[in-house]
Amino acid sequence: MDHARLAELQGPDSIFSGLSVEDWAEIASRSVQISFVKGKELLVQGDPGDMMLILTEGTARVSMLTAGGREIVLAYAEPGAVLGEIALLDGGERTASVTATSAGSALQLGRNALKDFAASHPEFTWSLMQQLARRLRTADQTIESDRAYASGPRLARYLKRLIRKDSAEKSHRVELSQTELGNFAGMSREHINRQLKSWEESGVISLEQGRVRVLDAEMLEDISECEG
Ligand SMILES: Nc1ncnc2c1ncn2[C@@H]1O[C@@H]2COP(=O)(O)O[C@H]2[C@H]1O
Repeated sequence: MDHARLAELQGPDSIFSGLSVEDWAEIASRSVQISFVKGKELLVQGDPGDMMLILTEGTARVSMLTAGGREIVLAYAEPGAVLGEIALLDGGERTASVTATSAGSALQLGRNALKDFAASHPEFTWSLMQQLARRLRTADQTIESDRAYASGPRLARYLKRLIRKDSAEKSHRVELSQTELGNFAGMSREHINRQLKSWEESGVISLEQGRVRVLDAEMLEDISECEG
């Protein structure tokens, strides 16, 4: 793996941030590299799972199907994401499906390989536990949003979670279409559209092709805090 890609995988929230080039070489030597096309189901909800994936290139969607067949999006994964650690660690079924939203590649690491690597790299084990804690924290926040907040503040909270900073400009962006946002926030596209249009009129956001640009992050924060 080249240095630019390594740097990308080792961003601030990455569980790989403390690893050296040699550590990476060790992970690579213990894993199988896979390539995938857009739309490929990388992990399937309900399947048994004894391996996890480290996304090295491309993006993916983590989602669950309800009993009625509706897709609920839980998260979007970017390079550096670890996927499939839950079934690998607890021996249960995959909790969600992971579908590629672009072509890409991943390292596939089996249970024994992970155990061996974790045993000799305690700082990595610590980072993996931190990632699980972060996911639990986000899941708790989602439960709170869904139970205690009306749809407007709830959408504001989801938007805040999805925001990416645009360093060139002062604004922030969310790279999702209104349909994707609806799947993420559990709201219909029409409902999302009405809400976003009203925020656009008051200058909180602007709507662009396939993305939302947040113009007034403070106002979005205020909206997200309105319980009720
Ligand atoms: N709420 C979530 N946020 C981010 N990733 C998740 C979430 N729920 C499940 N996943 C990932 O999706 C994977 C599906 O397979 P696993 O259950 O083995 O491991 C799961 C996690 O890696």
